[in-house]
Amino acid sequence: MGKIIIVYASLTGNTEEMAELIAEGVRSAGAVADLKMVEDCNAVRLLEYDACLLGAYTWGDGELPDEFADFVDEMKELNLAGIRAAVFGSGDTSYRLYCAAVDELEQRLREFGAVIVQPPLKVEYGPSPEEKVLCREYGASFAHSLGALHRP
Ligand SMILES: Cc1cc2nc3c(=O)[nH]c(=O)nc-3n(C[C@H](O)[C@H](O)[C@H](O)COP(=O)(O)O)c2cc1C
Repeated sequence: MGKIIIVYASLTGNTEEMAELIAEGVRSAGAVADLKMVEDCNAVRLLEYDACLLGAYTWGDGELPDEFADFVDEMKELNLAGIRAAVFGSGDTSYRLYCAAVDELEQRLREFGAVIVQPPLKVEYGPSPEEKVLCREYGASFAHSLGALHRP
């Protein structure tokens, strides 16, 4: 079913919690999930995997966290054509642009040639018990969608 890299930015732990739950879901579906904080990961690592999940909290006025700037610049230089991807993250609905960083990541991935295989997963603050289930299901369905692609 493949090897999936999950790269995320998280300041206060909410997106990190989502990333860990999504990784659990990926593993429950029988795939490999490697979790990396974006500040510790060069985008060239994406090329070692069958698919990627990128996650970010939203900062400023609907902005991508600064920690993602170098990673996005590095992604520009890569050939991501056809790589399977999806995005997730935490935000706060009291801000004008709820989870805008998640949408920006998805847009960037599309620009760089990735194929988005499922809609973004957005959570306000940390995941509630119901949202924890959704996070695990998100990882599992992502892994299953890759498996389906490889079936004859
Ligand atoms: C200065 C500041 C600006 C923020 N701007 C936004 C925003 O524009 N949109 C949004 O949805 N959330 C915004 N947030 C909320 C964070 O994204 C939210 O608290 C999130 O849960 C943090 O995730 P983390 O625990 O992974 O760091 C902002 C938070 C701070 C402190």
